[in-house]
Amino acid sequence: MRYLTAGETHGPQLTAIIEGLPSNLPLTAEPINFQLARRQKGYGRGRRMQIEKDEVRFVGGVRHGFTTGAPVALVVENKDWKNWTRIMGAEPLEDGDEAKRRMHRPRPGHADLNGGLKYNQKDMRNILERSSARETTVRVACGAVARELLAQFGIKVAGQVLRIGEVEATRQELPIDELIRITEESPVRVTDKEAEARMIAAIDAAKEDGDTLGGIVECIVEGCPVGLGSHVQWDRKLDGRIAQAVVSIQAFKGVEFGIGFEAAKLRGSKVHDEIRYEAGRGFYRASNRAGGFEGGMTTGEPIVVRAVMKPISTLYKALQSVDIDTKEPFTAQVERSDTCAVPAASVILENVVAWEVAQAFMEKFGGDSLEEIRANYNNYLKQVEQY
Ligand SMILES: Cc1cc2nc3c(=O)[nH]c(=O)nc-3n(C[C@H](O)[C@H](O)[C@H](O)COP(=O)(O)O)c2cc1C
Ligand SMILES: C=C(O[C@@H]1CC(C(=O)O)=C[C@@H](OP(=O)(O)O)[C@H]1O)C(=O)O
Repeated sequence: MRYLTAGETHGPQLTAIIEGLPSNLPLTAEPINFQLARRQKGYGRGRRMQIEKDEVRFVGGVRHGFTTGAPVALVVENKDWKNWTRIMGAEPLEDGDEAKRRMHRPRPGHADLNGGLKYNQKDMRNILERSSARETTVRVACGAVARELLAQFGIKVAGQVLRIGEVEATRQELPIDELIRITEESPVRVTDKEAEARMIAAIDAAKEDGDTLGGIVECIVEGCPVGLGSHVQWDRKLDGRIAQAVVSIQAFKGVEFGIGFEAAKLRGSKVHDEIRYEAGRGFYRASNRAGGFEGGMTTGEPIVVRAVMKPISTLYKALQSVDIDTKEPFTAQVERSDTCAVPAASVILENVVAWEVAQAFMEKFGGDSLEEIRANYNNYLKQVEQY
């Protein structure tokens, strides 16, 4: 199973094509729109999120609420497009447009300068348009489709924010449904009310100063069978694939599983999860410090992935940069921007991880219809039970 995305942040729409979904999967716009709305909600976003109301439209592969086995094509329209038709080249420019059109002062921390040099573009808007995290709308939509497949097999995904700037939230071990319910009610997606207030204050203070904030987000996947991914080849290790996908999210700079970087400080006896067996339950772990993986394969314990997002690079109190025309120092060109996108990014993380898990699920149980996959899955569970 794979997908590709296309589209610019100020273009007419974002597009994705998903290849390899089975037939007979119930699929409507509703659960996809639910994930798109969650991505738009987090505290700290700029004016753009007030303009957009993201909704998916299936344009291939779905009939009467079920997949057919054909590629699923989906689009999400940009409501902001109508304000950019001349600048994006769909209509002739008018007086005064030219100055707004060309982007020639690269922002430190964004893709502008590297992309401009690499693609030989003197208008770095051609880079900005595609590097923008607007692209995550359709990545979330693809992840949301993957979640529908996972849900058929009782696999659930949740996410939370653990840090924004200096403010750390207390991490509670909660049943996954409760974690989903509590974080959904929080504008910064935390379970810790006291930290919530301080996070909101920190975002407001950064905004006041023309500055931005990053943070740490976590995703939990519960209900995976043992053995998704494989130890036999580097590119089949599912933790490795998740790491690649996570660091590919705009502004994500690091990833860890389970206790992650903490493991460096501890002795092996405090790191590894002891193996137990109980009749009826089968093999299980006494703890889950590994975050659900050993040997690139799921252990059957929850997958726990944490990731760091750097602060947004477009600062209203701009950093110094160099104008590509004059080669003179300049304070970087200010584009409209978010102050903090960490809560929104926790939703992106969930859906990106869900995609990778679903892809590994399809590789293991792959079939052309949902019924075929279910038969393969049940057969495997029986084999594991009898091991
Ligand atoms: C949800 C989300 C919203 C973002 N919003 C902005 C923004 O408003 N302004 C900005 O400069 N960067 C924003 N970014 C980050 C940039 O897209 C990112 O830093 C840029 O593409 C360069 O990629 P890199 O940081 O991964 O190296 C956002 C990222 C995410 C995930
Ligand atoms: C549009 C989204 O995020 C955008 C990501 C982004 C960036 O540089 O990554 C810059 C901003 O774009 P604009 O300049 O149009 O306001 C964000 O709003 C979105 O998340 O849907």
